[in-house]
Amino acid sequence: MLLPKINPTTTKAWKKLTQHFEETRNLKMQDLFSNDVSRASKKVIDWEDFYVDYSKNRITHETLTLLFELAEEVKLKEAITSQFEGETINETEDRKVLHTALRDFNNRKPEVAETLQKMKLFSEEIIKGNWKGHTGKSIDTIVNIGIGGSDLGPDMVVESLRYYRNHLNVQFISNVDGDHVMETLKGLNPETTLFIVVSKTFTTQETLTNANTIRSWFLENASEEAIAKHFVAVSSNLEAVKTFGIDSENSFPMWEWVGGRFSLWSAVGLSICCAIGFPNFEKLLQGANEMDTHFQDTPFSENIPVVLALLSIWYNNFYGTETEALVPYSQYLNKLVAYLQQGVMESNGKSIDRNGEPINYQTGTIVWGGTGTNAQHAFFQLVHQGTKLIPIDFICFSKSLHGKEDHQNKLLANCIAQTEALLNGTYKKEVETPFKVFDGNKPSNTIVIKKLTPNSLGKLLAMYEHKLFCQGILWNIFSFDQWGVELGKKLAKTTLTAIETNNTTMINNSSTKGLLKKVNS
Ligand SMILES: O=P(O)(O)OC[C@H]1O[C@H](O)[C@H](O)[C@@H](O)[C@@H]1O
Repeated sequence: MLLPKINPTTTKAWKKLTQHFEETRNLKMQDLFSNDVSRASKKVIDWEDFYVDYSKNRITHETLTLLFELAEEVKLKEAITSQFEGETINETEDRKVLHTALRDFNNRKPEVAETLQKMKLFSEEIIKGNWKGHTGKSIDTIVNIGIGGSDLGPDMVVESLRYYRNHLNVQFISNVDGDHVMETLKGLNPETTLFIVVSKTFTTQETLTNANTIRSWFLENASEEAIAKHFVAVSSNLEAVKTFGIDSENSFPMWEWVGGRFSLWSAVGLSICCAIGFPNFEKLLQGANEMDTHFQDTPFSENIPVVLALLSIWYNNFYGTETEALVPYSQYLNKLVAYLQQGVMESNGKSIDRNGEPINYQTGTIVWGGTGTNAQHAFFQLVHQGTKLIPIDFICFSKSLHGKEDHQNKLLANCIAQTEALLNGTYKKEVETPFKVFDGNKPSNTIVIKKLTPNSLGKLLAMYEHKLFCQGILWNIFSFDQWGVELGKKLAKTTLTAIETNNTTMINNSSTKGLLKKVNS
């Protein structure tokens, strides 16, 4: 079945939610907690090594009931089945959406199994030092050249799982900023460096420009034949890879049914395999697969991604909040926000519904944030005392990796204290000056994970993938295309010609003309 095409605002549940919102908008969470001592235990999902406390939200039992009704009415369950069964749910690109198949150990597609095996062998050769560069030296540095989904996922995972890394130095070049490229190359020895050019389409301007620059830099001291020992590629466009000069031995496929922002589980994760070893990469896939099973098989009331998605809809569409923050209390996760910004905002930043009609309600949330406790010393003032309502996901780990318990206790204390401070504020307390009043009543979810491992990271990432999927279904939008990035790419071509030829006659806009004259002067 293709996806249902139901405008959520026409459902019975939406109408009931609208009325329910009017009736409950002035409730204070502080009172909800004091009136019900067992509130927390009713709003917790305790699953494997995840403990998700969503009790600190502006919801009652009825709110949840109505949100679940909404999910039923828009046929969320059927939509989940359509995705996992490989229906062509990315209708505007006529593609299936099967990143979950990349981590399905029970029904592994032959092409996935074959590619994983190739990744395993390749990464083992590199890690063991058996893969030699053109002067006979082992590889000690990997550089991933890619952008967007071909960069953010691997970069984030390599950073998040730094504790599990081996001796290899792994770098990422994404921006077409030549200064960054040259700064990165500055410290590298071409004899011991391997470049992985990652691009699903293999047409992306930034990636091809960077790859060409780096190839020329490499060829300053090496011959064409040496390329085979220092350049590999990951792409679904293997013809273009060949034209670039990388032969099929050195290329790893990916497929149309894997969206760029969901591709770290594919050969796009080759730099991850090199950095943490294939067995750890498999554990990452395994964790994601466990979350996939949880998502498919668990009733909505206990289903982590579904509950998180519905809460987000409640704030976005009824309270009118525009953003949500993510605050992981682990410095390892400092690239998580940037990664999820692509996932969430590229997927759900849409204003045309699945019937092709303009939308008259809010869709995609703005995702932002940073790691705690740093964030507390940066933007928390606004969250506590500003005029905007910002729901937050707090993410923390019960155990540290290096066993520095004194630090971990402080980290956890800060995380948990913030959730309570946001909830309670100075409600019903004497405060000497209005400047020190905290209203409280600020919503948050707290996700406590036992320990940061490849498995738990896999679960966490899959959790957010499924959350954004549910939101897209509820908003009646197509989450798996990204037409919104095309116009800028097209205009950049004309603008580049104007800069290169120092000729602005083909530019109509007076501001753009002025800017071009300035940069060319
Ligand atoms: O992997 P590539 O084909 O080079 O694409 C890289 C990126 O390009 C565009 O920005 C798309 O919007 C992203 O979704 C994609 O991840």
